[in-house]
Amino acid sequence: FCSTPYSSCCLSARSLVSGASPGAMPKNMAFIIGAQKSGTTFLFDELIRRHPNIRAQQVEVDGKNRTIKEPQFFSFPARRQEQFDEYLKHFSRSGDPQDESLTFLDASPNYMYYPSAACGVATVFPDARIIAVLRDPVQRAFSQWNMERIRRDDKIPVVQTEQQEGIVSDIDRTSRGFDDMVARELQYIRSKQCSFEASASPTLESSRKNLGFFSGSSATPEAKAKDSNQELDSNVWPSWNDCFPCMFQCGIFNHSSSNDSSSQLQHIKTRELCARHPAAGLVRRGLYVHQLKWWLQHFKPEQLLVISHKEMYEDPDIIIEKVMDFLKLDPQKRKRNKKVAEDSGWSLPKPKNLIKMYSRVLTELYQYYQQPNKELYRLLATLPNNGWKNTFPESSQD
Ligand SMILES: Nc1ncnc2c1ncn2[C@@H]1O[C@H](COP(=O)(O)OS(=O)(=O)O)[C@@H](OP(=O)(O)O)[C@H]1O
Repeated sequence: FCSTPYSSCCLSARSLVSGASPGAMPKNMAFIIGAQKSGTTFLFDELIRRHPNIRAQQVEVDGKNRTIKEPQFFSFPARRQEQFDEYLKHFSRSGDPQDESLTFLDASPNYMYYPSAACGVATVFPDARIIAVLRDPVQRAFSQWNMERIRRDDKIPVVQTEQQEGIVSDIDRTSRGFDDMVARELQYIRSKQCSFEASASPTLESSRKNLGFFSGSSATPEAKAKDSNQELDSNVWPSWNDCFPCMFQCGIFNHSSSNDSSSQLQHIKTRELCARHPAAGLVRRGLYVHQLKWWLQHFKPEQLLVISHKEMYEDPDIIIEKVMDFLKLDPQKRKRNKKVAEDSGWSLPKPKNLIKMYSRVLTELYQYYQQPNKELYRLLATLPNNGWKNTFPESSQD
């Protein structure tokens, strides 16, 4: 897997496993990989609260133990051994990693979006169970933008690590309008033939050439024939990793101790890419089908559970039970009929006039996502653990 020029990046996790002390590697790992702003905090909180065998990282802050939802270790492939040892150590503070009855949970919603995370997790924890919560991508984008707007308005600094890693570009920090950010991002991904739109109708070959990262790859004759028939088969699209390797390239070579000139060259190329890269990904984070296909290149379908944000919102008990079944958590120990904790999850206020103000771009986004959503439903229908039969709304009125 990971047969791209960036495979060294994907596989950089391999040595971590041999470097780690065998007793420190958890027997059971589970990941909530996203999507960001889809209720991942709520799901994490409830799982921890409702089952004693779900364990998360614990760190000591001011003499008190704090549970960490988002370790983010696999968000960046600058994976040095001491960082990995620390990642494991924080899990072992909550339980014996060798205890087979325990499942250790990392709920970092960026993972679904960053191609390198799939590679890293698969390399280090090939038997992991993966959970994705999916929300109407338009509402998701708006929620993300709203969060970033409030952070800026409140002058809450952008998460420090993101700044250090160069993930947050100047564009993100200076541009405040939802419409402006969406327009910039659409322009960027269209210029890369990575908007995954029918109108772009790329052949795999032309997409890859356009991306500028590849040599020698070409579409199969079958794929080309399909493409010329305008048939929307996602085989003609580049993979998520082909399109957005920059997502995990930004900043990583800053940590590299390597002196070899090829990695320094890559570093320079990467920095150029990142400078032009509107990184918040309001639009891209909603292209779930392409992200999940990438994850499914690394994990067997039975290792993935996809759940609906809407169903989780409407009937949390059923969904949490479904997740606990998937994680094979002892039914005897489940705390059933427990009321959802009032402080579970979190929400930020969205003034109504903003939704009205951005109604045009919201409509545009609903149209934009129609095709990828259809592809998503087709993909979900093939999954053994598709916990979900709904469809997303197709307009703000739905
Ligand atoms: N029970 C339940 N079910 C479904 N959704 C819920 C639930 N509780 C909270 N929320 C909504 O989830 C949004 C925050 O998502 P995340 O926790 O994934 O955010 S984050 O990625 O960790 O920042 C956030 O969405 P917005 O309010 O639109 O911003 C929360 O309202």
